[in-house]
Amino acid sequence: MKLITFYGSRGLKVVKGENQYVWDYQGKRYLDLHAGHGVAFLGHRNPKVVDYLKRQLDTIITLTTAFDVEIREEMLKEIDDLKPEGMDNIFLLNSGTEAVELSMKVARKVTGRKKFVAFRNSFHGRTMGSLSITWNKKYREPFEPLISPIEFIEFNQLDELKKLDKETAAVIFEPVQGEGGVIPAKPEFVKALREETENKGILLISDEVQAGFGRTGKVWAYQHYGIKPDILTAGKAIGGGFPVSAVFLPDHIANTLGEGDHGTTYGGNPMAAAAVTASSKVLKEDRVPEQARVKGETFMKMLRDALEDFRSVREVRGLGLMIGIDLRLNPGPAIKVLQDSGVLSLKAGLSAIRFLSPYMITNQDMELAVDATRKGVAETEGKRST
Ligand SMILES: Cc1ncc(COP(=O)(O)O)c(C=O)c1O
Repeated sequence: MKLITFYGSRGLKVVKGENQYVWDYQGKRYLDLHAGHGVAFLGHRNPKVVDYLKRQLDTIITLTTAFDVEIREEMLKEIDDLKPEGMDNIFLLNSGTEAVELSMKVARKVTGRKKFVAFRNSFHGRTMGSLSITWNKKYREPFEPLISPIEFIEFNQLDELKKLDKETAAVIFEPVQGEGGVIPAKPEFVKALREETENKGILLISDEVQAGFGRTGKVWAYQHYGIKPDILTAGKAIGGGFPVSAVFLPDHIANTLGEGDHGTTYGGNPMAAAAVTASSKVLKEDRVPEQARVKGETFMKMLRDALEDFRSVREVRGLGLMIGIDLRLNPGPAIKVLQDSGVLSLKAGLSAIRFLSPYMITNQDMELAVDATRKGVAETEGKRST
């Protein structure tokens, strides 16, 4: 039997993960800044997440949301302190793309409009709806026709916002574009986007599947911008490694939805609720967003200082612990050198190395990553590291 993965093999057999590290079968340790596409932001096997999951295994594993169960009540209490402002309703799903799909359905139902606007370099998932609003043609074209109408506009360009019209149900944006190259939104752009959408009765969806849950230095990435979106999608980090995603909605939107508008067999299952409960506790108890902010600043400065003399390095950018090193070269070979040097990372866009570090990264880890990056970039440039 062969496993279909759709991802190129990294040639590494991993036998164990703990906190910010994984080990291969020969016992070699790797600093994991790939973190399962950013899922392991709270570390691999965070003890609180493991404890909650183990206890839940001994209680009940599966139960749809038509029935009540204590762990879901505990989850609602825990996440209440973390909810996006004004969003008192949460719907749980199993993956980021499912959360995006639901946000699109909600936008159509609430506004009665059909059109979606997304941005150049956006990534929102790979099922038919989320794929329709994902920028990269390579992902989209083999599967067309997708849903319509969709319009892509330039990210971070104020002029583009004139294109928003009253046919549009929602604009979906990533406060920090992840997959597309680790590109943070500019504050003046987000403010204008919020104003323009509000004026035209368009919903604003903040897709925080990658940026959300503390990674950028705030619980939610939109909070850097002094605005409030209408809908927020979350995933990856919120389950501490367990597959779970969420859509947050304010009352005035949630109240327009009724029985049968959506559904999911697994969404909100007791294990997922246990994972979100534990992850929320960790986020608060360890002041994770604050750690991500401080460590992200340190890490980014170290990278900028260490890489300033490389002509192939265009920019080191990011927010908190969501960091991209944009190169004038294909980053693939550098990512391989990093891996051989004991640091796992991933690509973003066509030209960036992306670090999605677990929040417990130490200064020593950062030094290791910086040295490995210098080596990777130097070898990719075809010269020796100095
Ligand atoms: C911003 C954003 N939205 C949606 C998704 C899709 O999430 P998933 O792969 O869990 O379906 C991703 C995944 O990388 C993402 O980064």
